Amino acid sequence: MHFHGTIGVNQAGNLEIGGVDAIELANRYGTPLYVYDVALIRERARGFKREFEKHGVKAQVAYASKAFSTIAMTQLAAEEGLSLDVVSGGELYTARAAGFPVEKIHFHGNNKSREELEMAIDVGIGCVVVDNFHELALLKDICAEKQAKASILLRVTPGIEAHTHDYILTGQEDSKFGFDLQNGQAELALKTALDDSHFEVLGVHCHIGSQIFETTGFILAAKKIVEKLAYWKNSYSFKTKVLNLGGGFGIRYTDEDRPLPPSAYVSEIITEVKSLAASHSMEMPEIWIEPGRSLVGDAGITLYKTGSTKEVPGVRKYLAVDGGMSDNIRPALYQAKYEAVLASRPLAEAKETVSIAGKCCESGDMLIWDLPLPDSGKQEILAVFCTGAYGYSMANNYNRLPRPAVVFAENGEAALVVKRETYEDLLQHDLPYLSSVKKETARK
Ligand SMILES: Cc1ncc(COP(=O)(O)O)c(C=O)c1O
Ligand SMILES: N[C@@H](CCCC[NH3+])C(=O)O
Repeated sequence: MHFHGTIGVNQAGNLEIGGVDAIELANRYGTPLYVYDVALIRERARGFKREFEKHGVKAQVAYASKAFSTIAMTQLAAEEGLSLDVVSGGELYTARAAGFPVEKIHFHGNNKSREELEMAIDVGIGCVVVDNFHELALLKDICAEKQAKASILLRVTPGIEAHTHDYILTGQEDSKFGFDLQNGQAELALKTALDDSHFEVLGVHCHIGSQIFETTGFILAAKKIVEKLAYWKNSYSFKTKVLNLGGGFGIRYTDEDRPLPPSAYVSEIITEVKSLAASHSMEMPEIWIEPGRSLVGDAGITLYKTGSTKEVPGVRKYLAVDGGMSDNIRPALYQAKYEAVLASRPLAEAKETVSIAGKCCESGDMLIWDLPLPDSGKQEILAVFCTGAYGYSMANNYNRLPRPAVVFAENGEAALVVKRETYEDLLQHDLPYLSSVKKETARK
């Protein structure tokens, strides 16, 4: 068990986060409830930025907003001087609604629509990370029509197999993302873009995967890319301004996870790129990174209320909570593991082992298998740790469960930043099919 950031136990013996009692939060805002430790998000953001400053390297730390995209989070990212990675019109719209400086937004995605690209160009986006030839042609078309020029990065796949879950690998050759670096696609994309006055090619991007604990993959990717950049410098006089090495820095969900401190990833990357650039007589490019999970993952917890139990004699005890795969699909999707405590006695000795079940109509809707807990009473508040990344952002309305509320906690104050959905909200986009007369008939 590990308490991240400001998480601790208060004088009443209850779990607290951001200086606020977790049970009080559950009572005030209901459950399931996402709570973020704002100080920890700030600490992570500053840690990344400091590392670049320490090494005297020009950089952009872009928060990968897919991890948790809301107005409040985007505002926090802006306040901390981060840039922003968005992957859809929806995330871009959210960033705009939050007043995020548009020149610091980078637009990602393997299938951006014409409308999304038009929106990006219309608002004057900082850069578009072009993923494939189809997009290159589409963007050219849009720029020609609007007499605009787009700053772009080319996303390349360096052919790196990072050690992580298959579904969150992205830098390998057989991937839906990016231009292949080895087979000539990346070079052709570069030539095409350089030959076109509608583009300013800022540099290249790669992202090798997510929840990665070693630096080997990043270093290998940097090596392959810089070698190619050196070749492109000689062949096409292309001087890269930017080398974006994506996100993917792992965090500690359970004792099994052994991440490096976030700044250590950055420090090793910088050292490697500096030495590669020097050995290829290249100017040191700006280094951009795109952390998502490592900025917000361990800063988030989810509070649930416990409900029914079921004993399977000799096998296990199920303890169900009032949420599940609808608010956190990661265990079902990636067999992701989490730790949890009872908020009323987080340090109490474990007396039993229970498996935490969600309330959705799926056997696979399990949040935690074999969790040691003290004897739990009725309607306890269970706090699941490290749910800050890809939890709320992947939440859904399966079984018509309304999505939870989200609270930011900092310096003893709590602020509601996303309202809990209501049943009414669920019906907001439903339209009747049968007229009332037909409905009457249907009922008979
Ligand atoms: C292109 C890109 N950048 C950044 C990220 C953020 O990754 P992470 O949350 O692991 O830092 C992702 C997600 O894996 C991604 O696909
Ligand atoms: N959504 C994933 C990671 C994929 C990140 C996006 N490229 C997770 O929950 O771990």
